[in-house]
Amino acid sequence: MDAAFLTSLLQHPSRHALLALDAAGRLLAANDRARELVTPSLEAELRQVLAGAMAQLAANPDRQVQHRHRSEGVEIDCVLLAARDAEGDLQGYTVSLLAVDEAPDLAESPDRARWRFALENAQDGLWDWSADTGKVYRSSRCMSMLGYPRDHLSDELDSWRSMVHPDDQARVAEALENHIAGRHPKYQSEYRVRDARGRWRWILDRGRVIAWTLEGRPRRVIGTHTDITGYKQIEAQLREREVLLNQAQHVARIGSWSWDPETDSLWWSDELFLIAGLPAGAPPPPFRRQRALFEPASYERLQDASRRMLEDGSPYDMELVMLRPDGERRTVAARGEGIFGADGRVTRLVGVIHDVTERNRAEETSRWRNDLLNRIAAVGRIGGFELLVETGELQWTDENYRIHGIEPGTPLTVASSMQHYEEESRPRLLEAMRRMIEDGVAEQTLEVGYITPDERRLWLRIMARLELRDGRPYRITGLTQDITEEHEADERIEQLAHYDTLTGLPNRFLFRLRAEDAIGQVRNGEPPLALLFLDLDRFKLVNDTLGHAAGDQLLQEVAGRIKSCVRGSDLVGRLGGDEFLVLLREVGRPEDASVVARKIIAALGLPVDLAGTEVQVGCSIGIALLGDGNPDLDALLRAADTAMYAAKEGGRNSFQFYNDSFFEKVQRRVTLEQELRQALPRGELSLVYQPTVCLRHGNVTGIEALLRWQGPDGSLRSPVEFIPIAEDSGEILAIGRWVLAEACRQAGAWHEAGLQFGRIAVNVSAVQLRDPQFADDVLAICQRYRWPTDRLELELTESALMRDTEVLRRAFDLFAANGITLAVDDFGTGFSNLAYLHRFPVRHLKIDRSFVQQLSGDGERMRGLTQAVVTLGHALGMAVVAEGVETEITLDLLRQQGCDEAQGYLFTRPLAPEQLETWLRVQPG
Ligand SMILES: Nc1nc2c(ncn2[C@@H]2O[C@@H]3COP(=O)(O)O[C@H]4[C@@H](O)[C@H](n5cnc6c(=O)[nH]c(N)nc65)O[C@@H]4COP(=O)(O)O[C@H]3[C@H]2O)c(=O)[nH]1
Repeated sequence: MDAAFLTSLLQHPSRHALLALDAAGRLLAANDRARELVTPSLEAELRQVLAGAMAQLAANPDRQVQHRHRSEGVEIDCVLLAARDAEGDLQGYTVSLLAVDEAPDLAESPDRARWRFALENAQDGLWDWSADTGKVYRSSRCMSMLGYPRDHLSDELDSWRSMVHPDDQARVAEALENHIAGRHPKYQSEYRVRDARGRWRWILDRGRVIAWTLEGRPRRVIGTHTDITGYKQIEAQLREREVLLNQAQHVARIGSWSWDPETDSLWWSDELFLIAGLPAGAPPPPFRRQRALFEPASYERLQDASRRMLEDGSPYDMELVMLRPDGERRTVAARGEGIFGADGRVTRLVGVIHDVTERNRAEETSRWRNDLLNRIAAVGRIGGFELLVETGELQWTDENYRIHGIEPGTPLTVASSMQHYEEESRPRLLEAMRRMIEDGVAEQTLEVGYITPDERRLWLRIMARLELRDGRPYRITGLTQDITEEHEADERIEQLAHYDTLTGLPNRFLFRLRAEDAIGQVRNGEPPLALLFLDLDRFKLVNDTLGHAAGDQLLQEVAGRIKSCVRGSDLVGRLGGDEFLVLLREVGRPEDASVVARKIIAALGLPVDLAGTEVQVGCSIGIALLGDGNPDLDALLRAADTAMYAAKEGGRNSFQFYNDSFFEKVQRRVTLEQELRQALPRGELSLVYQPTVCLRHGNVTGIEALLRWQGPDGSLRSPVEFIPIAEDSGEILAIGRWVLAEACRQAGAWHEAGLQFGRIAVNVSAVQLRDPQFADDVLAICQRYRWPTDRLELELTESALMRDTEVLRRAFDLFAANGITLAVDDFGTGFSNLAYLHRFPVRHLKIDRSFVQQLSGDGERMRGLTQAVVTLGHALGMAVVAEGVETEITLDLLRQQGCDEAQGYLFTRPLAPEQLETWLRVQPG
């Protein structure tokens, strides 16, 4: 301070003695009163006192050190203050001294009265503690704010402490101690005090030591009490709201911030610290240091947006990538906007940062999963749908649209979705829906036919499940699967299992099912049913000569023609090979069945063009009617089959109704066929022999071997009966070989025995002739029994010779070369074509027995016939043999007609070998 001012200040009239000391404690100046009061002895005493006080002030320049000094019966109050310059540096000390007896009059001055009034009426209470008295002064407000009377507490220090909340007492004491120890410049504490009504009220207690002793202890402390209960409640509410806001932000992963451009103060919510990966509680990083919080590109965008927002308050909303200090990346949605003041300027910027990392990841996963599901649905051709029962709202997945051939997204209703389902499927679909909605059936699966808008026919499997809400049908969810291929495969399997692959007709299995079904529906013979059993004639020939492909084509053609002859309600099936079945439903009369049979025969009689070759086949049809004798399908089948055989017997291209006698015949035939197979191995076959005699000389010209079969029951069976069976079954080949061998062996034996009999004749079936091996077999047999081939004659029927095949030609060439001759048996019964007589080595014509036996009597016509045969035979250079000559008359007639040889009972019946031997020996010459 300027010395002039100091001097001036010290000249003021004052009852205080005032001293100014420099920093070293040397006296700089003093007023008059000081010069009066401070005697040299007092000065010496005070120096010691002042030294301690100055040391204290040097360390705590803000303090006021007070001391009451007693000297020579006088009490003096000393007050010391530090003097500091503008920079706060210590310049020195000031000391004021006042003799106690000179203390001012305690009578209240107007100023003091005003202060007291202010104190008593202030909102805050005042307390003042003095170390000198050890008492506390409390203004009346200290008590009234708690609802106590003014004198509720004594002026002891501890009396107040007893009202403080026990939990707060230690904290209060600590705060006071910190101040007194000089650690805190002021004492301040918030604590609870019990009020007159027993409630806790919050008090803000603030104070300061205003005077210190020379020893550095507080001499006087003054403070105030402020009732902050209201603030505390608001603060608690605010804190609670802040906690709630923080929790909400945490749950939502939303942090918020606000910035005041005026003060450059930035605030972050706790969640924003969490999102940024920064420790909460620290001050948020200022804008200029936020670069590290974002990826560079994100930061640039945020900068731009923030700049614009600051300029004109325009808000932003963008997705950014934040970088946490540990390197973790977080995707955030950032939004910010400006708040405007009354003057239109931006007064505050606020914003939120929403951490959407998990949400984005979840969305990504969900997108991926959806995409995967869609792809799986597309691969599996599985569509999904949902129907809200209440509103009828229908939703389809894209794949469901695609399956139905409808553009995805096309608006739908139940009615519009129904229109493309097949007629038959629609009611089933509606019924399934009804069952779910009305009857509460939980699940339904059905397969339905569907025609796409572009006319493709699909099979769809629909699986639906009902969902209830509050016990009522709420929603039907389901899958649609395209099972067309599966269905078609099933149909194909069904087709293969039940239909003949070649003709497409039901096979025997399906025919049986349907026929049994039809038979099952017949009541009291109504409707009458007829079964036609149809067998093609000459089919084997076509197959053998033109090949299987042609045979297949023929069967397909036949199937078509049969179907064209019957009604749609009739049932046509293929039994296998060249056999077909027709079940006629509702045949009015048996004749109706014959009408159909005739129609079929006529249709199949028309030529078929098989790859350029015209072929004509016929058929034999057996008909059986459902009735007493044929109660079921099996009986009906057997009967129709039997009748078919009868038709074949009766001549091709005909039909027969089933009757019992024929059945017996067929039965016998079947039995014979089975027994015949065993005849050779069982040695049941034997040969008898019948000679042929020369009409001119009476000598034996040949012996014909005739087959005999004594069955297992001992009965003798006629070759007329069993030879055709052997031919049909193929057994004739083995039997024929045996006959030839046995005949040759026997002939050789007779020859050895010196018997004269010319040739040995053996009957040969047409079936044997077709065997390419036959000619070689004949030669081999002759060789084996050393029988000269030129003494062997083969008897053949006319029909066997009619064919002209390579096999036949080769055989006859071989026979001609080896001198084996042929006889035409039963000549005259055919007369169709005599050209064969030239081609083959025929030596004898045998006139059929039936003609010969009619010669006697008035058989004029027959005589002409036999004469013609004889003439023809001779013209061709052949000898003519008459069969079945039983009488001399006949013999004479034949002789007259020039017949060369004869055979018959007149000479002898066919004889066993030993009998014939005897017979031969008695013959002349
Ligand atoms: N009423 C009458 N009948 C007479 C008279 N003289 C002979 N017969 C019979 O007439 C048949 C003559 O044989 P076929 O015309 O070759 O007719 C034969 C022949 O076609 C066939 N057959 C017989 N044995 C064989 C054989 O080993 N192989 C083949 N493939 N067929 C044979 O069976 C047919 C019948 O043979 P069989 O029953 O033995 O009947 C024989 C014979 O017993 C007569 O004066 N009056």
